[in-house]
Amino acid sequence: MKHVLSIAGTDPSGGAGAAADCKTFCAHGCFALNVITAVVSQNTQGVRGYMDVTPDLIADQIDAVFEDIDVDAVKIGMVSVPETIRVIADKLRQYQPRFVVIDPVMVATSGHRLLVPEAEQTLKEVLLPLADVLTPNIPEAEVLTGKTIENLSDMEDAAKAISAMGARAVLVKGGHRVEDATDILFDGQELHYFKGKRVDSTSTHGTGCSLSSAIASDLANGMSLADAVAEAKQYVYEGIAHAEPIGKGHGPIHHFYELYKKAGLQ
Ligand SMILES: Nc1ncnc2c1ncn2[C@@H]1O[C@H](COP(=O)(O)OP(=O)(O)O)[C@@H](O)[C@H]1O
Ligand SMILES: Cc1ncc(COP(=O)(O)O)c(N)n1
Repeated sequence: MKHVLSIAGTDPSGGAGAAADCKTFCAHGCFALNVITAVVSQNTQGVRGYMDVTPDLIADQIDAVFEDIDVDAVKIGMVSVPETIRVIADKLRQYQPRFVVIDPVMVATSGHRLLVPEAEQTLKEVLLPLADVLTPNIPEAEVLTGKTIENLSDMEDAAKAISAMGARAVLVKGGHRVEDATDILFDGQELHYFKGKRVDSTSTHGTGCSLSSAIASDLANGMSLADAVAEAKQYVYEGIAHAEPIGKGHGPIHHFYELYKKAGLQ
């Protein structure tokens, strides 16, 4: 069994952040490890506040994992402040995990900032070049490139521009489009299109966290990048389509749909 590590913030309502990451790793047959960067009070209705874990304690959590367990892939989510970003980058350089998937979380679906504006430049300069795959949504790709994204051609340009900043591959996600939910991958050489029907649903809390965690799991399990993205997208699609209505706002996706189906529970 492969061991996949999430470095992310929390969600006590179980839909996003570390909870989504660990459920996704388990649903992909991987052992879930997690380091917490920030404790967040949030639910399906929004983020109320958060406290950053100190850089020393983040470093110590990462050491505790890597000194004890072989890590096959790492997924990074909420990193909130420059100090958090720097300590994670130092530890990635020290331990050199085989696959690093970075979801550059900036603003939650509810509109709350999870990355302070002063950290945007640090994320770009310090963390982005360590990504094997970076998975910005459209607003995040706009911040990274400084350009507005209105159509598929703008998404293609953004994927190439962000790749030129140092990420080995870039997946610009189309969940925020008004039409279909097409995602575009630039692997440094070629563009790949992942066409997806948009599900008309409010169960989209944690879709980005789950997608990047599914990619990390699939890479750890030996899939090629393009196959990993295709599987991860299908996983999120099924998760939205089969979600139970939990909470009063944007509910979580269903993580174990395939397992439930096999067990005859759904
Ligand atoms: N309503 C939807 N129907 C189908 N796929 C969706 C929907 N919303 C998001 N997705 C997919 O979920 C993944 C996460 O995308 P997105 O919502 O853009 O990211 P984030 O959660 O970071 O804002 C992408 O693969 C996207 O295409
Ligand atoms: C700790 C944490 N990390 C990430 C997200 C973004 O998730 P989403 O954009 O899908 O709401 C979140 N709400 N909380």
